[in-house]
Amino acid sequence: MQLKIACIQLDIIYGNPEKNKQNAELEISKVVSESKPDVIVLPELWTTGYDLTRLEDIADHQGADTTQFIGTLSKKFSVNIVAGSVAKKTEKGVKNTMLIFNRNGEVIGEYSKLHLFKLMDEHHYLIPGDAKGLFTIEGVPSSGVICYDIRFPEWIRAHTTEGAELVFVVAEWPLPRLEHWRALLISRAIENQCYVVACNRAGSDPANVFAGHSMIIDPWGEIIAEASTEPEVLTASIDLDQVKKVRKQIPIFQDRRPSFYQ
Ligand SMILES: NC(=O)CCC(=O)C(=O)O
Repeated sequence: MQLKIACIQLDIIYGNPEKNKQNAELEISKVVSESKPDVIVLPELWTTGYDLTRLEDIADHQGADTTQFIGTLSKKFSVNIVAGSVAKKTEKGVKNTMLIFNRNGEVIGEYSKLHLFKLMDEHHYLIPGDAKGLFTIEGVPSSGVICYDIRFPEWIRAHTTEGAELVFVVAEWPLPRLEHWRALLISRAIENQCYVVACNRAGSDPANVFAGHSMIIDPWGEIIAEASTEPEVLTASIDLDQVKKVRKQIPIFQDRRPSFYQ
């Protein structure tokens, strides 16, 4: 089974959800008409950026605005959208939350970032999620994780041992750690024998320059496509049969000895 993926590596405008939504809509409609992807992916916190001190004003109450906005676009263009993440205001606090939509505009998955990144002050303004990000997209068992989460191999493994064959990573990963980004993503793909589709942002904010370099990596660890540091749309077709082939050739999921790992 083949899926055509498009990662929209946006330059996010700091603290301006309306402008970011306009830009996202423009890019989504362009990539749909030019490439007809099956799945579109957006970056982390794509509506607000890391304008954390203003979340009280700009976070999305219960994710309602994003659900309405992306739900309408995914239905209009009949495309699945892994809608990066947004600052979702809940009764307990604001979460960094990924929402996933199918071609009918329905929410088919939700995941809130489990590991908050202290170096970018997330722990002062956000509360962590408490559940896995498993969902099925076009019949493919998949998962979603957010940026810093990729430094925790056991977290990705917790998803692949439950069947995920396609792991979506959405990020605002800064340029000084570009080589960590690349090495961690390739490692997660090799060790889990899964596709990794990683959508980072481009551009900068008052505190960081971001790395871009969105990547699509196959279950053997080969990079199928990699973006530059500039805003761009990265597209590639992936063949999900490869997951079974690699898992058959080197059967790590059968050979694991989890009783020794604690
Ligand atoms: N937004 C993030 O979680 C950034 C994570 C990061 O930069 C890292 O080095 O880890």
